[in-house]
Amino acid sequence: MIQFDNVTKRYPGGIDALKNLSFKVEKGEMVFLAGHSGAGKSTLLRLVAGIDRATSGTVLVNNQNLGKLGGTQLSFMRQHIGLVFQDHKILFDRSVFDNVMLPLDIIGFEPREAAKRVRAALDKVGLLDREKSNPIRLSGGEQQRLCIARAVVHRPSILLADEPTGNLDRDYAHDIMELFRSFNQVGVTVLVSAHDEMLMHTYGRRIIRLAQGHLTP
Ligand SMILES: Nc1ncnc2c1ncn2[C@@H]1O[C@H](COP(=O)(O)OP(=O)(O)OP(=O)(O)O)[C@@H](O)[C@H]1O
Repeated sequence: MIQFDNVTKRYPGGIDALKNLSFKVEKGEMVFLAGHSGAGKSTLLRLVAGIDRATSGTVLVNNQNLGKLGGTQLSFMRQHIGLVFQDHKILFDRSVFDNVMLPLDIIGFEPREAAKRVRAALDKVGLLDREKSNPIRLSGGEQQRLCIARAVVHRPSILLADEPTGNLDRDYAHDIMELFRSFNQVGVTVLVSAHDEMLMHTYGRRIIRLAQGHLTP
């Protein structure tokens, strides 16, 4: 489902954020990505999402070699991926409902079916009663839930989350992880990065550890 073979990512300026990295995440797995700040977690997730390209090596997602895909094929591939990234990009001039509707608008979804899906996603994350609110009125944790609803509304087969619990207290972080677990339980492949190893251990899932762009035990 996700496979890296000898992947290196070099940023302009000569920093190798990932160095000859190889690993595999099976379809339907939930895996954590751990490592200190600067270890390469965000870079890895950006490569899986097709936002950046590897400098060398092969990135396979859903059996497709991302290095060989053109722009249109890459956009199509992205429709199977849900992203919860650090730079929220919530639109504060639109309601909670409209924010979650956005990905379906872009795909050109039939409006009535789209509205049903938006409400189902909001219900799942516990924000259905806030659909008309402006996101500015949501707490940090609620905004994170909004981002998760927006990431899953198009029912992706892969869900990528970059430190979704970073600014949340332990209890709230658990609630968010439980949400990811519930998506995984219905078959979604989930890759989540986090700093807090104690939190990750609670879930008994595989942990991929990165240090300076390498895998570490
Ligand atoms: N756009 C960029 N241009 C140049 N260097 C970058 C860029 N993005 C990241 N880097 C560098 O690549 C390395 C890995 O960064 P990355 O953001 O992937 O780490 P991270 O593990 O996600 O860190 P954090 O937990 O702080 O988000 C760091 O040394 C970082 O400074």
